[in-house]
Amino acid sequence: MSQEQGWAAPRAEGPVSGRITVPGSKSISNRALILAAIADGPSHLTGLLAARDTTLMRTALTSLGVAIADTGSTVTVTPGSLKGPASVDCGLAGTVMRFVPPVAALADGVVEFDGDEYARERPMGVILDALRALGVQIEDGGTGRMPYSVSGTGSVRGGTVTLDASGSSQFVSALLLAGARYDEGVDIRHDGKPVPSQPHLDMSVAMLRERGVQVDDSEPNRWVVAPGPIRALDSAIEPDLSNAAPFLAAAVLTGGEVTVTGWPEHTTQPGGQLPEIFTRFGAEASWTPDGLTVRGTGRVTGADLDLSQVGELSPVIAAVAAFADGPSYLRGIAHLRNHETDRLAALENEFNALGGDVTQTADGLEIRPKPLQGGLFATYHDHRMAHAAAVVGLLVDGLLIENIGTTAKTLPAFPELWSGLVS
Ligand SMILES: O=C(O)C1=C[C@@H](OP(=O)(O)O)[C@@H](O)[C@H](O)C1
Ligand SMILES: C=C(OP(=O)(O)O)C(=O)O
Repeated sequence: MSQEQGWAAPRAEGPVSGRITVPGSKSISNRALILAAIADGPSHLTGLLAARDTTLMRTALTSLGVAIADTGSTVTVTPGSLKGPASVDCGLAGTVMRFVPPVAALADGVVEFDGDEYARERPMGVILDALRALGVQIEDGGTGRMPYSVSGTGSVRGGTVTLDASGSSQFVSALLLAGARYDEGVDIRHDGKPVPSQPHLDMSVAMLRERGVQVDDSEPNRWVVAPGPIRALDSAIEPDLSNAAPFLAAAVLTGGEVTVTGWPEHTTQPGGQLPEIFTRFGAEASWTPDGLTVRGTGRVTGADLDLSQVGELSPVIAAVAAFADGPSYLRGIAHLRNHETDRLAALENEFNALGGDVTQTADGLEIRPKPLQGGLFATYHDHRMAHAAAVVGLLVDGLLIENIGTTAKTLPAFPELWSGLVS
């Protein structure tokens, strides 16, 4: 098959071993940009991710009146008075479509939001209704989806709001990040099934506290942000540990040894749980001053895992599970149906098209390993589907990845980094 039909995933000829440096975390980068944009002075950010999601965030904030400048590897964000009219392209970035509207509400003027075709499928109603309850005027044609517009008056009343964030932690993070700048702050109460992705909530709270914002999250399902300034802060962005997952998975599956440099000692990133997760599949993990090393032991065991807190790791974990010596059960991830694509359906389809045996359950996946054959692995504009496909390609002849370019969402260098490690 030709390149247009797919990117030929490199096959591992033996144990995959090496050292890899992954760029900055998408989630920390986009939070740092938002917080710097509404801070009380300029912030200097180093290690900021340069990828589609962060470019979209930078463009969105710039269009609202924030100055963002690159000097070498430092990005300086200088807040300005936020103004519409503006139009924001969210692409397929959850962090842009959910985190920017609460900031746009602080602008004076109308801000319109749209994005990729599939972005219109991603739920927005919860955050739009929450903003309405806090005093913001929003038009969405009654759809609870994109496109929508936020008509700001230069300030937001804020106060108490009850929402159901079981579909995405981003609904809570969005209000947390801007809430200090609302007149009454914000008191967010969750009412519904459990909120997923606690590490991402912890990340939002920690980054606010680092900037002097008072956040009380001592009561379950409630977050209270006191009104006040957000202090400007110079900070270094951690490497993206979720994007490290496929590289570490290569060691797990091939009996190799991969080191990810600069692995933070403490982190709120969900990827911080990868050492424990890969250990559950039979691998070994160790920390050195250089970073985290994962070593495959030659044996990959099936695992029963609740991934509700670390949902974004699921596609790569599913790919590892597909080569285990027994079935795996990935639970607690119904909300992945609202990610870049319906990830449960996408993983079921693509593994089964290669001869696999994967079944969706109400809240996850059952994966019964079977020999897989080559073919075209569709990626549904989902960077993590492409990562999963690359992991499969290590052990399957003739695996072609459709639209490898979709990895540019968070890691544009993925094809080169992957080829460099595997070949
Ligand atoms: O706040 C964030 O940066 C994110 C939160 C999570 O969203 P969900 O809670 O919707 O899974 C995660 O999956 C996404 O990749 C990034
Ligand atoms: C769910 C993800 O992204 P987003 O920030 O677009 O929600 C992800 O990166 O796995």
